[in-house]
Amino acid sequence: MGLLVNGKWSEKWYDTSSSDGKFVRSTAGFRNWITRDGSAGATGNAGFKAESGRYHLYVSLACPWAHRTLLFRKLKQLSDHISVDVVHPDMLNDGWTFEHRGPAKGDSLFNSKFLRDIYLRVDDQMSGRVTVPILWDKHTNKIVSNESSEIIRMFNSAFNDITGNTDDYWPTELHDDIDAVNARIYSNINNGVYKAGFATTQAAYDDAVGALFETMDWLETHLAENRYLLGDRITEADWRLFPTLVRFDPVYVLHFKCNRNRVVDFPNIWAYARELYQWHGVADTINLDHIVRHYHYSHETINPNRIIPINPVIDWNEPHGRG
Ligand SMILES: N[C@@H](CCC(=O)N[C@@H](CS)C(=O)NCC(=O)O)C(=O)O
Repeated sequence: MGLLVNGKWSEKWYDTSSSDGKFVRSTAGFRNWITRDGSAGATGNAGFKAESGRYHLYVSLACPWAHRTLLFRKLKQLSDHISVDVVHPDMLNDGWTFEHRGPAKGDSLFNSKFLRDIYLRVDDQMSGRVTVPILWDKHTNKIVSNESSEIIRMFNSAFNDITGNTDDYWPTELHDDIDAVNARIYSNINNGVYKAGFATTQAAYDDAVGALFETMDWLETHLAENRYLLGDRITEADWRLFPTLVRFDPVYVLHFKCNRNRVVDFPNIWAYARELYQWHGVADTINLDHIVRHYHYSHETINPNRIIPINPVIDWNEPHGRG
């Protein structure tokens, strides 16, 4: 674990000393947008036109944020148009690496050793965290974006003319409602599990785990009446929640001490999660070996002996009975 400081790698764990033991996620630095015609998007520079074969994703199969981008690549039939490389699940002193393990087969573009080498290609004096996902432009050799919430919005529509897939997970009339539910779920669930797991004071943990299960209780009630977060239409908000639900019982319950209940203990959340899992192509985006290995092996402060627990037995293919 570490970060780049003026182009040099510095080994450091997250610093919670200046935030009362609370984990604070830093903001992503590359915020350009791929658009249909190459015009500028909501932030960043113009020049990233949607084209088949031009873009590449660097992901970790363990990472819930990177998982969103793989989900949208599948849902929007982009697999033949956007290539992918997977990093090794162990994130140790050198951060993410291109060592091999199962679907992690190295960096197919540059044969780099470390993920930081990709960032250093665009800025050899870069300072900041070396995170996945990265959306890379093979034409200009630039990073388009390293912010998953924006990458999925590009994937939702920018390539529609190329794929012919016009499914819309970010419909205009639901923008405000989706943003509102995303904000709650991001803070209390997606990032909430990290806030609980990386807390270094009892108070910070109590706050995070309290908000997490309060929101899980709300979700359980909400999903009794609604098939999806926004009613009967599946949207981006559902696909942003799903990666956290996948990791909840195998990792967050034990490793991040999110153990008041498991997902399988909430009948509505569990059936909803299975419905999403059983969606065409979604199971292919999940690799439990990388997920379970990454967290338990990488986070030395939480699990110093790096013992990998057995997996709970979970039948994701059990019929979901919804709709
Ligand atoms: N804002 C980013 C966050 C990505 C992120 O935090 N990724 C984690 C993996 S789950 C990472 O690469 N962490 C390495 C680090 O913080 O040094 C996004 O959503 O795309």
